[in-house]
Amino acid sequence: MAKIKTASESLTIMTNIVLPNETNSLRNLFGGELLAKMDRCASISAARHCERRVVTASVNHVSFNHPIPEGGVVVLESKVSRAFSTSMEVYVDVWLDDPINQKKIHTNEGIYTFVAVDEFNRPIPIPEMIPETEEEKLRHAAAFRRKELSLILSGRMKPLESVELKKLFQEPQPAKKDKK
Ligand SMILES: CCCCCCCCCCCCCCCC(=O)SCCNC(=O)CCNC(=O)[C@H](O)C(C)(C)COP(=O)(O)OP(=O)(O)OC[C@H]1O[C@@H](n2cnc3c(N)ncnc32)[C@H](O)[C@@H]1OP(=O)(O)O
Repeated sequence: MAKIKTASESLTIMTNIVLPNETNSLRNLFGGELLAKMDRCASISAARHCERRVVTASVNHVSFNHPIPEGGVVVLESKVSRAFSTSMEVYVDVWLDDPINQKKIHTNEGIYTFVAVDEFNRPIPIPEMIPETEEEKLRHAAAFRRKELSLILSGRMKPLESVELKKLFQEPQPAKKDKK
């Protein structure tokens, strides 16, 4: 297995049309249906990265910025944004594609954590991930903070044990004066 992979090697794109049985009473795509689609897309990215079985460990963030109407063409794009030891963060971007007017609206994004597991569901090491584009580098840089926040929210880490996250809340230290 390659020890280092790029983000683009995990790129997964899923295109669907929204059917009536997936909509809410406003005839827009039901949020839970979208979450399931995002989880499927992200899990394939995670499995592509580590070439192993993966499980969803947490859904760290999901935003619903724009409704997706019945009959709409929904495009999901996911990539691993950072690989840790056995876990990895996967970013999912969702677009409403209007092929007739050639418009694409960014409707949602979601950030998931997956863990690679062996046949006994024990976490196993995964390859490193190298970001290449500017967006991949930004997402990679912020992923450690998000991991810490997710671990704190799930009760797996005490806030004072965090490294990167704690820095955000620390008062800037006054500049030291030169001694005469
Ligand atoms: C071959 C290629 C083909 C490609 C094409 C095929 C595609 C084929 C795709 C099929 C894809 C199926 C995808 C199913 C997706 C579900 O639906 S899975 C179902 C829902 N999820 C579950 O049931 C998981 C249940 N939970 C568990 O099994 C265990 O809690 C876990 C997640 C394995 C963790 O186990 P644990 O013993 O607590 O492990 P622990 O060592 O404490 O933590 C392991 C890592 O997870 C991290 N972690 C744990 N919890 C969290 C959290 N809440 N937040 C952040 N990180 C966390 C830890 O920090 C640690 O990270 P590292 O520092 O090692 O990187």
